[in-house]
Amino acid sequence: MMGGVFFTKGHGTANDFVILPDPDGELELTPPLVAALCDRRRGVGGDGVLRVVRAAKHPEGAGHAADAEWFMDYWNSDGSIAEMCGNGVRVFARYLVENNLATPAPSGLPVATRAGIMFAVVGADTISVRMSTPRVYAASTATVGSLTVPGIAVDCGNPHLVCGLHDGVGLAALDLTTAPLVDQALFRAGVNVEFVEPAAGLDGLDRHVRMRVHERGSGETQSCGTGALAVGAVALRDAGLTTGSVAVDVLGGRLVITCDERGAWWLAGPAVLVATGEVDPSALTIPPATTQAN
Ligand SMILES: N[C@@H](CCC[C@H](N)C(=O)O)C(=O)O
Repeated sequence: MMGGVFFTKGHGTANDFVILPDPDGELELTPPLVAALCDRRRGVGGDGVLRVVRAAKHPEGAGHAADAEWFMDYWNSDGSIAEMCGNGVRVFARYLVENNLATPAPSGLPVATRAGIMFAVVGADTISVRMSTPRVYAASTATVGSLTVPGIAVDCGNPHLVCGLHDGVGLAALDLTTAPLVDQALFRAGVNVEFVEPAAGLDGLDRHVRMRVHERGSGETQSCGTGALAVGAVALRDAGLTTGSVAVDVLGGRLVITCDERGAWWLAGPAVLVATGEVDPSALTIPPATTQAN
């Protein structure tokens, strides 16, 4: 195969990614190529792409190069770019450590993103990421079919709308095959929408909820780390707590959000690499370009 692209496939609670090693930023990544790689029938398949590039070698990472060697260049499966991906950082850190590109430090491995530097503490199974502080900022709604659910907008570096279900409507009843309708004026750059229902209490945790998510640029996914952070922030706030831990059950497993005594926010859960390979770009079905390349 001429000019193959090497990849690793990984996931965090079934939020899955095509990881592209590109330390020197030489890969010509375009929205159509990303969409083709993420195609689940004609490509490798994934909710998004994580390009592993040295911060110094990426225009949006260079400003962080003194503090973080690596930049997570995250793309959604439709070829759009997002500021941040919480599960992505966990899988990215797993990739760096397993490929001897970084050494896990007790204080956390710095990973530069478009939303700033996150710190990943790498364990055998669980990877915990110190996230940016979620900002709860506005009331809004999301409409799914004939159901309109009140929600709270939360900025986690990327935009979220957390909607709590009430009145006997459960998560299972929601059809998320199309995007929920939201206030376009409030969410000019689009939004990730989380629907939440309470779950039975768990020992050692302050709150326990279940969530489904419709992600901007990827559709319904099995999990969303920044979405879980937004949900955890709203759950603690609604409980009148300024610190604590929230278990967030997603379709693909369990994430735990913690706000510690120092006011630091953490996202914890498993991160797994499952395959490596080489893809022939000429064999991919490249869709017509709809967005500009980065
Ligand atoms: N699944 C991710 C979020 C990915 C980005 C999101 N779709 C966006 O466009 O903001 C996560 O784990 O946080």
